[in-house]
Amino acid sequence: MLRFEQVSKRYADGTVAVDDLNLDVAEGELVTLVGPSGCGKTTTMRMVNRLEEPTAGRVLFDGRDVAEYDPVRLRRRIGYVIQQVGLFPHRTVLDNTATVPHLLGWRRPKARQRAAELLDLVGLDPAVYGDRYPDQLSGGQRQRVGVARALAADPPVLLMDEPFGAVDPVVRERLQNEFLRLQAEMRKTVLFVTHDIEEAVRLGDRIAVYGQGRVEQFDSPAAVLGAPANDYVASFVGSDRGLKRLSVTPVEKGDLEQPPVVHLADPMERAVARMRADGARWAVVLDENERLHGWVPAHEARGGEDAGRVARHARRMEAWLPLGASLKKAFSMMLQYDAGWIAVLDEEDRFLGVLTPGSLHEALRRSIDADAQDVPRAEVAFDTAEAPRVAAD
Ligand SMILES: Nc1ncnc2c1ncn2[C@@H]1O[C@H](COP(=O)(O)OP(=O)(O)OP(=O)(O)O)[C@@H](O)[C@H]1O
Repeated sequence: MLRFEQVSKRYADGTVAVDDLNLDVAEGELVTLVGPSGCGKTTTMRMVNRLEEPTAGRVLFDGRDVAEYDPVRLRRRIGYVIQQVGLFPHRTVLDNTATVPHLLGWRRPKARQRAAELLDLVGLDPAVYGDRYPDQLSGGQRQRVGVARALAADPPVLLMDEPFGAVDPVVRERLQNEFLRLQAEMRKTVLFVTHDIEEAVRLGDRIAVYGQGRVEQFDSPAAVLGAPANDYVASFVGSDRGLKRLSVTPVEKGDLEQPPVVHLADPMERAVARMRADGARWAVVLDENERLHGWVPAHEARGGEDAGRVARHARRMEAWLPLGASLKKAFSMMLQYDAGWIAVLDEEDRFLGVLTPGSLHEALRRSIDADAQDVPRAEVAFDTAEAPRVAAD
């Protein structure tokens, strides 16, 4: 959808902001450009909507050189969100959002209706916020209006230049999550500039790590964190990249351990026998609908005729994760619930297995090896530790 071919930009004073850039962004892909201040990210972006012209090479939009487009028309097909949102102070939120539909000649009621839908989409109730003026909004709300406005004409491409840079970290994370949710529905082609590697990793399908005017690595977040292309990238992503990687590595079926599974209605005696046979100190307990109920420890009752049913001994375990959740989420849940394991469920809430600190660590290592060997994670052979036993309660 977007392609940079040997693009360079030298400003009049001789500054080379972008140096022989080659980059392609597929339709529906979100690419983050990340790098230190002054490395050429913004210049890269502004060459797409022709706020800057390259001094060499060309930028293609939908297969055509942007230089061939009328700049005004081009910009209507490319949404642009910047940090200093640039809302018109004397226009209401609704009118600000309707700016581009107006420019496109839509009738006023239609433009305002579209604006109201978009405000809703970005989490601002148009009935509450539509008639306010920008200075009556919080920073986070202004950023939302900026995103709504950029989406108003439903452009296929969005350029976002540090759109969440000016808000505090909590609001920022919320805006990021909302944007990810929106993007999952809209599948726009997005170029997203940030100087924050965490943000780049969370949002990007791929990340372009900029050095001075050049892209040092262009790859998936997991690959950038797991196998930095050179020392520059390694130092930019930081020594805690293993930890950062947790947030981009999903839980897969092959990561899960299979403790014994018993049901609430089972006789406890039989359940204890199962656990003994497996050498396990506890079992997962499911209810009559095969839904997760919790767990039962083996030491609780030695079994025997008078032990009754599992239901009498079972304990609730509320925490669970869907398959595909990040390892980071699994880890933080283990800490939050002070739990030695977390159940993982499929889309229909069926129990699939558990993740323990041991299997989580193993999954992380396997995903790093998988990238290094360029094979799926499930195919990575492990040479050191055996699969750890399910942790004790
Ligand atoms: N109009 C201009 N004239 C001359 N030099 C410029 C101009 N605009 C940008 N530059 C220089 O080009 C280089 C790249 O700037 P650019 O704004 O693209 O970087 P950036 O990575 O977006 O930085 P930041 O994260 O600080 O916004 C910088 O050295 C900057 O000073």
